[in-house]
Amino acid sequence: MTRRELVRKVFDAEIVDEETVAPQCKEATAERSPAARVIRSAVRAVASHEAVVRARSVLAYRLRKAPRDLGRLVWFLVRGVGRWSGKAWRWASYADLRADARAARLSGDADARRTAQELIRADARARWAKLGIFLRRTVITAAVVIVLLVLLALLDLVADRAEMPGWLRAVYEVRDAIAAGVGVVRAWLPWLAVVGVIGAALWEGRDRSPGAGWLTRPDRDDADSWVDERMVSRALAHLGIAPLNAFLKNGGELVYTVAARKDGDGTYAQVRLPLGVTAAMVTDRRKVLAANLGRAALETWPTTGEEDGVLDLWVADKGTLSGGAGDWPLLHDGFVDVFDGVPFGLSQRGLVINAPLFESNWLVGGRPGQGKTNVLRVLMLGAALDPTAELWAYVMGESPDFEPLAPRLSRYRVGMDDSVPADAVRALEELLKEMERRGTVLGEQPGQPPKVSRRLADKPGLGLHPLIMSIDECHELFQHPRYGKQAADLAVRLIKRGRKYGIILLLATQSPTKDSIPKEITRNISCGVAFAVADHVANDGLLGAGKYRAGVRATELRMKTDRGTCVAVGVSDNAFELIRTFYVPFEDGADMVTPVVTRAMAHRAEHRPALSTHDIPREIEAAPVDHLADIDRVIGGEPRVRTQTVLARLAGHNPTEYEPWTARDLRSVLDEHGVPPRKSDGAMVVRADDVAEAITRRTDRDEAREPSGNQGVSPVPSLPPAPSPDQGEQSTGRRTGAACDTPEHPLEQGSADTVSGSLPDMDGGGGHGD
Ligand SMILES: Nc1ncnc2c1ncn2[C@@H]1O[C@H](COP(=O)(O)OP(=O)(O)OP(=O)(O)O)[C@@H](O)[C@H]1O
Repeated sequence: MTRRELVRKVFDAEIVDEETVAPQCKEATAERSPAARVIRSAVRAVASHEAVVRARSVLAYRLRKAPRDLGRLVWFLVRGVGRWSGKAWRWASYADLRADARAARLSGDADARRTAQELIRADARARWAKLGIFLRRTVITAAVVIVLLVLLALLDLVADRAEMPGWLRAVYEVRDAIAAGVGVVRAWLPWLAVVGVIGAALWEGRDRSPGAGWLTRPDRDDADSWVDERMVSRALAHLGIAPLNAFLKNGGELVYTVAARKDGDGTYAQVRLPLGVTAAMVTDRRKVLAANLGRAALETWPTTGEEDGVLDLWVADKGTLSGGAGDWPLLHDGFVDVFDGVPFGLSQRGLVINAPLFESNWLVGGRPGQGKTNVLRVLMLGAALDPTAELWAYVMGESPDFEPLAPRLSRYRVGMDDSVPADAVRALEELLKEMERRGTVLGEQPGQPPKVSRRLADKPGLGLHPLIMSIDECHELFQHPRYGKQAADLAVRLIKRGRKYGIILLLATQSPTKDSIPKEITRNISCGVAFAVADHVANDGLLGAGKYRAGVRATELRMKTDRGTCVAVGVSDNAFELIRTFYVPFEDGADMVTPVVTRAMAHRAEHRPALSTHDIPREIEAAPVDHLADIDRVIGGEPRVRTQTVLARLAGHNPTEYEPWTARDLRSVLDEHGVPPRKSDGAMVVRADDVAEAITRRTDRDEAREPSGNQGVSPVPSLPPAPSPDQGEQSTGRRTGAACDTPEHPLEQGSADTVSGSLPDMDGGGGHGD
């Protein structure tokens, strides 16, 4: 063992006695006397007053700029005198008219030339005539004034002022005051004249580009990084846009329909562009504009305004966009009304964006790992805090992202096998039927309201509560060889018509191309969210056609660096928002989602008494498995398929339901529907025609049973209560155990004892809780 040597610390100090300390203490006490304290706090209060702070920073700013301002003033003076000289010369030499005459001569237009020469002569005559009139009026006015003054002087000599009438005395007083004023001013007159001339020359020579620098109010520390109209004009003048350059070169001034003003964490201005220039020309040169303004491209957002000739420009304060959005406002407390929206991020202006959910469908996209799933989860998590919302989640891949939400999800499927898209399609079908039912219910309400409202959503037994279905990695569904087309058709119909009925689709994808997401979806979606995307195709696929051209570009977002930041349209009244999304972690052992879900569940349970007075709207039950339809689906149009193959395909399609099936089970279902046993090449087969006929027979039979005039779909309570495939045990395509184990979860029920007309039981004691 090594021996360590102890080294003692040495302190450098001095020994003090009472005599040394006493005077210091006294000073300190004097300083801390009440009067001193009052004065000091008053000074501090004044110094911290907003107006004083602003005045101080303005003063500091002006002092910093003083040398440059002085140089500018001298230049204005010289330029003013130059402009006067030019004007005087043009006036004296009829330069404008002569130029017209010269142009007419060059173009061989004799008439125009004669007219211009006559105008010069007429103008010359008019000038002399005007001069004569002016001189005559001056002489007459001077003569009248002199006569009046002489008369007043004479009268003053002969009469006593005290005996004069009041009005005459007032006239004398005015005369004396004017005389005294002239006496005083006469001494200053030369100086005043000089100052006046200099002021006028400065004014004449001023910079005519809008937004004079000294009118800006530098009340921020980063005064040098400000953007004002002058900077914007200068930046625009150096974009290399020929018509704009010509306009500015000829002395044109840009019109600022909205002067540069602070807007959130940046500056906003709106410019009406001159003839021949469109906002798209500017947005195409965004990078140069950003460089001209001393900003990163991501911080510079030129977009087309209400018209093509109007440029909306928002420029971020330097570096403000690099900070995150901070904590989700509902992380620790608070609840949501889906009709008011869910907070999901901070806009470029630093405002919380409340994502509209009601009457909206969402398409979220971007490159991998940029924050799409997080957005979907935050939206679902927010909706979970509305006790009336019913939530369904489908994840087309193996991912635990929605796992903590499971207790609050009424339907939850996750996985990569075919059963997940199959269930998603079934869910979409059911939503479509539900949409029709809701349409019928709305039509029966007094006044036939056009859409679901909060009041209607809360109304007893109507079943018009918000119903939100999210599909993560939805391209996997829409590109699925078997279910893709059907899923796309159903989703399009829902997106087009479901909004009014409180049915909301949230879609997220890595791959927003025209092959992966049906065009009709991208066209009809109301809220588009784009994280970093590779090109303008993906950009416009998510945000809408023409957005890239208009300058709304998620292509500017950088992978990784701008993770969590997205460009969104339709989420506010603005043309677009650059949003730093809130992040609710669920990774690497950190789980802040579960506490929110627990709170949501407790809130739902807590509100049961209050809600029960309104009769909580019933959630949709999962439809029963339709064996015949499933057999038809797995046959997939082939003329005949071997029985063993049908069984294997059924097991792949819905393992929960069909994995235990044997050939006998299949035979009994086929027998039940009158499908005869067939043999082909020595093997038992199922013929597509036989199954199709059986389905037709069944449909005819069902229709014959229904009373005539039956409109639409049966209301929810009469839906068959048998369990759906996603209600049982899970194999490959799984619904998490959490969802199944939760007593409140409706999926756990779903047996025939789920009585139609009974209320959802929030305690999980039976009925339709969630
Ligand atoms: N708003 C955010 N703020 C900070 N970090 C975030 C934010 N959103 C996402 N992230 C980070 O990015 C990672 C990926 O997020 P997420 O899984 O939501 O991305 P994704 O786009 O859905 O990815 P994939 O395409 O692979 O599914 C998260 O694990 C998290 O670390």
